[in-house]
Amino acid sequence: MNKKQTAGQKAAEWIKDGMKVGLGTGSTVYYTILELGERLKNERLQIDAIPTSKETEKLAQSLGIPLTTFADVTRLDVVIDGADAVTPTYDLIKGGGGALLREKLVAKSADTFIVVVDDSKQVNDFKGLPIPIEIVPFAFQTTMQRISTFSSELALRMKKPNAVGAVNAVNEPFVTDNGNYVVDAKFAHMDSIGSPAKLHEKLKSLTGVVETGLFTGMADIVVVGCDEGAKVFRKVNADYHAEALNDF
Ligand SMILES: O=C(CO)[C@H](O)[C@H](O)COP(=O)(O)O
Repeated sequence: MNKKQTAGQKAAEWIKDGMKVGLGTGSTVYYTILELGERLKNERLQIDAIPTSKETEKLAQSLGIPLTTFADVTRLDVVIDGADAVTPTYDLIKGGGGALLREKLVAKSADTFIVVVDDSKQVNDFKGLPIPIEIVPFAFQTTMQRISTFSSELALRMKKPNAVGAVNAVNEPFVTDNGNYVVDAKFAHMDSIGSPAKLHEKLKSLTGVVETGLFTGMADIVVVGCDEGAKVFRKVNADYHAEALNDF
């Protein structure tokens, strides 16, 4: 079993009968969703799920996972999602797959937000790492200019050459499920900005910025897949405590 699978499958244990569940996007939570599909086949488990992307919606549908929307649900019992980077204080960078806005909307509606990563995602800090920022396409050049006043490096995310609907990928911006663009921006001078939370606030205050991939103080549980198995870290008040393996 690879480390992503270890973490993804472990987190699926959290889902209990009758729960409203948010399903994240990416190659780690993929294993949570597969496991959930298996459990639905083998157990008397009734759940309703909200996907964070069209990709996850398709996967959930293919596995027979019942879906719902925020028209019918206001809170979610649990949301499980991946991350691109996790600090020792459990701040996250998300949005590698471009689903950051829906992922944040869904995670903010969670009673328990569980993050699943392999141990390669553990970092000391976000210095120099690209932060995905969702921006509106209109006048995106001016929004990028505003971000560039304090970013050390930034790039408009382009479609991957083999992406669905990519005609001339090199010249086509990646478009999110919400019809927006994504900028990946590095901030070499994080120290002068203060903290990821401050950076998020600074970015959010710029006209044209819709959301950032900085998820600070949001994770309730972090499941890390490593060689020894799944390590679970749980937030208790403001601190995170490691739990014994399998004590989940
Ligand atoms: O934020 C995300 C998508 O927008 C993903 O959760 C993040 O990129 C991690 O993906 P993976 O589990 O494939 O490494």
